[in-house]
Amino acid sequence: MTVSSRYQSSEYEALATDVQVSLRHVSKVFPGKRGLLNRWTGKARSDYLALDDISLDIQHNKFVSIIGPSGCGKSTLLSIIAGLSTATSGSVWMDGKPILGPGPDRGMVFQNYALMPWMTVEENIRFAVETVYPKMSLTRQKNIVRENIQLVGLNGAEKKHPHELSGGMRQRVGIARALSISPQILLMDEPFGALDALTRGFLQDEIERIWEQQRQTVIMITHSIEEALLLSDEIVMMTRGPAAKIAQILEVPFPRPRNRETLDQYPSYHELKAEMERHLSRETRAVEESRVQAA
Ligand SMILES: Nc1ncnc2c1ncn2[C@@H]1O[C@H](COP(=O)(O)OP(=O)(O)OP(=O)(O)O)[C@@H](O)[C@H]1O
Repeated sequence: MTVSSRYQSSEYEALATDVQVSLRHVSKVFPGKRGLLNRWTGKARSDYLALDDISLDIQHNKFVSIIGPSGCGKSTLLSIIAGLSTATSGSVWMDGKPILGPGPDRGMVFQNYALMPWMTVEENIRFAVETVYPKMSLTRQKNIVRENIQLVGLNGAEKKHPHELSGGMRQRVGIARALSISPQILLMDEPFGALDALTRGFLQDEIERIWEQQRQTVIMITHSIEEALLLSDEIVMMTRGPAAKIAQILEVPFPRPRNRETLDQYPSYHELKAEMERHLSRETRAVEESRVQAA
């Protein structure tokens, strides 16, 4: 297969079938610091246009990765979809309804796990279930917690606290917690970024296995080309900031279930990898050059 730049922004409307999440002309400006005090302390800054006119459609049951140079606005984009941040202009939709804030239809997995340190594994997960489904019977809540602990392979660790767990196990709790509220979409912000290479590989395989079982929509930010190619159906490549845009969306055609050992036997694997490497190194080089010029 040839590497496709499937959608350029103006074509989205025409191709939007079975769309679950839809961004239309989304821009995000972080207001600068003005005022006398900021000028005095040398902290004055002008407004920063992080995202510029982003339109994107994400279809049901797709695994979509977002990749781009450091600081381009990936987390900002994800937090707008999560409803944790608002777009300065444009609109964000889920199943035809505008996203106006966070909701249980979207489960979030953070790089730093964001677990309650004083709660055990099962308490952390149950807390999420109780909060989202306060009227659910205790038995049902416990069953959901048990099922999700089983799903992520944490049996035996139920009574442990986060400080007693490895990074990989903590992230399993983060994933189980996000899945326990039965979200329609899983949003993951560099979920494996803090893990060593081996643990990262194990957890990628786990995510692939879980995704095969559940096939729900996932939007994941990653810095890893290999990770994106292993897990994704589509890879959204962003340009550098300020005013970051979507440069290109790559389709990843490999059959599932996927196996990291055999993935590079597909000729298109190397084409896609090279395309992503070229994009990232071009954008990163431009960021570095502009830093040097500004210094
Ligand atoms: N609350 C904020 N106020 C001002 N600027 C912000 C704020 N949050 C993010 N930014 C800026 O917006 C830009 C995009 O940030 P963001 O964290 O979304 O990028 P990213 O692509 O996720 O970065 P990384 O790859 O390093 O995780 C950065 O220049 C960042 O400094």
